[in-house]
Amino acid sequence: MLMSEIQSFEVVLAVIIFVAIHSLRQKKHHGLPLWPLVGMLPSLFIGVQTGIYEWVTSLLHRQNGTFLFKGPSFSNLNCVLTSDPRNLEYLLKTKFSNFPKGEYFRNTVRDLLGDGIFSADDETWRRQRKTASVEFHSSEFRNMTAESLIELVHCRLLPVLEDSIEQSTSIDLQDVLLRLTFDNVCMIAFGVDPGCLSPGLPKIPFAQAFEEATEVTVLRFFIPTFIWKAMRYLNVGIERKLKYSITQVHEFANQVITTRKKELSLELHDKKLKSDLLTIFMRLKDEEGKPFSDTFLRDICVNFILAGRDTSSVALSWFFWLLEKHPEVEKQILEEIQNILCQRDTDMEDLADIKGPLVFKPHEVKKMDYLQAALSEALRLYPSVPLDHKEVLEDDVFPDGTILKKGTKVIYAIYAMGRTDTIWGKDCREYKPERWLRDRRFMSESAYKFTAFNGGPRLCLGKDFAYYQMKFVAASIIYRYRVKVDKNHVVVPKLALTMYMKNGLKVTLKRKDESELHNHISLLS
Ligand code: HEM
Repeated sequence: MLMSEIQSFEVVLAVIIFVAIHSLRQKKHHGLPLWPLVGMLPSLFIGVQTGIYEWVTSLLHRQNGTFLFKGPSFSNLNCVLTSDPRNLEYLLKTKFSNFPKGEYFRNTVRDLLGDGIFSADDETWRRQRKTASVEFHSSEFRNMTAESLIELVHCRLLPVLEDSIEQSTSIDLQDVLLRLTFDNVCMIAFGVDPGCLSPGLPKIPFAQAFEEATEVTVLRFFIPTFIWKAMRYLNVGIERKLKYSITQVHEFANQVITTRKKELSLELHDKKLKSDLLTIFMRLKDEEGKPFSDTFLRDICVNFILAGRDTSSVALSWFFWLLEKHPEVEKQILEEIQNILCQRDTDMEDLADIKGPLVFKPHEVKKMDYLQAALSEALRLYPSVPLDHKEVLEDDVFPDGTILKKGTKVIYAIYAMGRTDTIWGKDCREYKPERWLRDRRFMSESAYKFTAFNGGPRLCLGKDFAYYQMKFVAASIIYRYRVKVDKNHVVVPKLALTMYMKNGLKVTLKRKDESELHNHISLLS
């Protein structure tokens, strides 16, 4: 009896050792050990523990830029990962129609995003893109965004920062910036200011519900579909929470839509024209000549808020963190600002500005090439969307020879691309704004090399606005304050679809010596 137990134990042990050796040897062929049932999941767990973005980067470097990840068959994790610019161009532009967002993505996010631009494909996407694109390039939009930014920065951001100085307290700059861009994008989408960035940094139910709804929606991607669908059906666990927060988001949006309809009917007499997205879409008709449904209008606004809510603030947070480590870059930015200010005309308008608070004008913000380079360099190393995805519609082959089966998920690793020496050179991990400048003018890069704003027909619609917003905010802060990251504050990325700093960015601000700045200006003039 004992003998047979020992023999069975030996057989089991031998099988385990054989399977382990076999799985580990798969690393040679597949890049990672491939275990029965769970595939490469154990390696992914280790990757998540040690820092997922760096793990993906080193994996892609070892595999020459493209990698086939095999998860357990019951999971949603099987995918092709790539950071090869040739594949990116093929995926985002050349064969754009064969790489949609796809049904899997849409089904997962539908409860929150409906048929909005962020999740839609084909005609539904094209129609929204076309209309929104006209709006984003109109002068009314530019004026509206410039005015909303002046209001947000000068009446809300700077007082909050001043408050922290008065009270000698440190402040979570990421939180403050997230509040600013949330208010700003709500003004653009809805024409409504939720007031997240106000003294005391209040909790705003709509903003909280929005954040909760997006966080739980993202969790669905990590849970087998049949499980979250069952939870949704039974209204339990995170799905219950999600349902509640989505209801709050939708109620807020519906209320805004109802109010705006009333306002618009009055406006017909007033002849006052609003230029937020909701109003623009309300004035338009669908292909049958009917006004858009309230649900469609709601989806449009919710999607724009999602797209433009925290990408710029997260980019700014990484930028300020990098800036503290590179005082020479801050010095160059200040010099650029001061040079631009020296060119101010001494007409009445500018003279008034000299007496009042200094507000940068749109044409001045446009001239800030070095600042744009410094922001782009931060986005190259810390892209706000570190990984993005597509689905393969029909069997295809990437330019690097990778075979793609219909239905395969493709993940493009934007973070890894910024740290690849074959794309950016041996110094790819260094923060060097100068790589974006030719003759001191900002030069943009190919979207398939610098993919922080996506590329091809789905290039970020808010790119120009985002640069304007980031430059205006950054210049307004840098001109006035020294931003010092608190000692012992740990800065690491959070595992999420957007690259937040996990612990925020705790900083202490110090006012810059005004006389020193003015002396510099008079020396330059
Ligand atoms: C630094 C700031 C920003 C970055 C890095 C960024 C990046 C991106 C990326 C990577 C995408 C593609 C997402 C995908 O398809 O999966 C995207 C799409 C989009 N972005 Fe931005 N974005 C920024 C700011 C903004 C802002 C401020 C707005 C609006 C006010 C905006 C509006 C949009 C829209 C509407 C889309 C969807 C375009 C489409 O699918 O046709 N973005 N953005």
